[in-house]
Amino acid sequence: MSEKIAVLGAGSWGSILANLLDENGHDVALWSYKPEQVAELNEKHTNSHYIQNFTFSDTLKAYADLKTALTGAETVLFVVPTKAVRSVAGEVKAALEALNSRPALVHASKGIEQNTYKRVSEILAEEIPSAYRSSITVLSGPSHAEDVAKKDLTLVTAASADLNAAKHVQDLFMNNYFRVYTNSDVIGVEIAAALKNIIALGTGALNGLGYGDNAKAALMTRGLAEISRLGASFGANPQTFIGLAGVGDIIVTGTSQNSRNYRAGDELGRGESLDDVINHMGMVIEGVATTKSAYELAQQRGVDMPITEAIYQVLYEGKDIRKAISDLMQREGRSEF
Ligand SMILES: NC(=O)C1=CN([C@@H]2O[C@H](COP(=O)(O)OP(=O)(O)OC[C@H]3O[C@@H](n4cnc5c(N)ncnc54)[C@H](OP(=O)(O)O)[C@@H]3O)[C@@H](O)[C@H]2O)C=CC1
Ligand SMILES: O=C(CO)COP(=O)(O)O
Repeated sequence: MSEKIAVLGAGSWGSILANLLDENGHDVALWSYKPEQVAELNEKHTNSHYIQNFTFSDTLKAYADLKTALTGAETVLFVVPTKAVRSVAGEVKAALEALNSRPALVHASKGIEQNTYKRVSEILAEEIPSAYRSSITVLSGPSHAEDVAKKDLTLVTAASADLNAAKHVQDLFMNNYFRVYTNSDVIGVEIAAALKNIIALGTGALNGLGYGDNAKAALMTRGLAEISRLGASFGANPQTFIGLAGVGDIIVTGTSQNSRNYRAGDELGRGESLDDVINHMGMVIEGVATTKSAYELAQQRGVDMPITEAIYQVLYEGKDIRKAISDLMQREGRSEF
């Protein structure tokens, strides 16, 4: 079944997901707030700053006007950085009110809002009341845009409190290289998705410092353990953390040069300053803001998250990375579980 879908955010992930949906036969409107990027997408079928050496489908249409992109949309997919979700959602609500439409919402962003500690689905629910939308679903899992662009095999999960909505998202996205599971644990999927970026900063830093595979495997495993503890404090399903959104995404983000978070960590490990790394990445490094949110959440909730705390101290308090690693290694010995 083909439908009209608006994709909001034309960075690497938004533009590649829009292209996938177009190739799946849907009528896709890709919205960017930058008119020059819209012109490049429509005229050259490229998005060169965000995804290199890729030609987009010539039936994919980009728009700089949000209301035009939303007109007739049955599904609206948000793929802007977490820090932009609230403001974009506010504009979407106003447009949907004017259009008198009530689409299903999906998001693929991975973060926790600074200061409010809200997950992305919570921000959407707050900003777009149920009069202007039906369900909310999160699409998440190990999925670098660069691999999806090559039609490499990719498996993700669609989580919603409404199983029919999750199944609908599964139907929209599934094809012979992109396989979608359903999940009812929105809390677990969103927490796992956001916090794996902290761990990728850490494994990247280990790489930059010259540490090997044992160290990275240890950080990913113990990192997932503390993410699961925070998830449990919110009532997440423990199984989610051994699924695609949990261990799956930790593996892909924590080991790949395609990951902006891993690359940022790598550069920090090689001695670059955080400001320089952010300035030259030119794309969102979600883990930097999420480290602060997760650290503060752990403090508030009394959840032991030593790795997150160490990365917070490095990013926000100027602690030397080698000292942070040494302090973690010298914590009192304990039982694994
Ligand atoms: N890249 C990937 O492989 C994956 C990314 N994700 C997640 O998807 C989300 C988006 O990531 P990604 O596409 O990679 O990020 P990018 O940095 O590549 O793109 C984000 C896009 O959103 C734009 N943007 C920023 N602020 C606003 C705003 N206020 N209003 C409208 N547009 C805005 C950016 O513009 P500008 O550059 O000018 O700021 C850019 O075009 C993140 O949460 C990320 O974690 C999830 C899975 C895979
Ligand atoms: O979430 C991702 C892959 O699943 C993308 O990670 P980065 O944002 O680190 O590139």
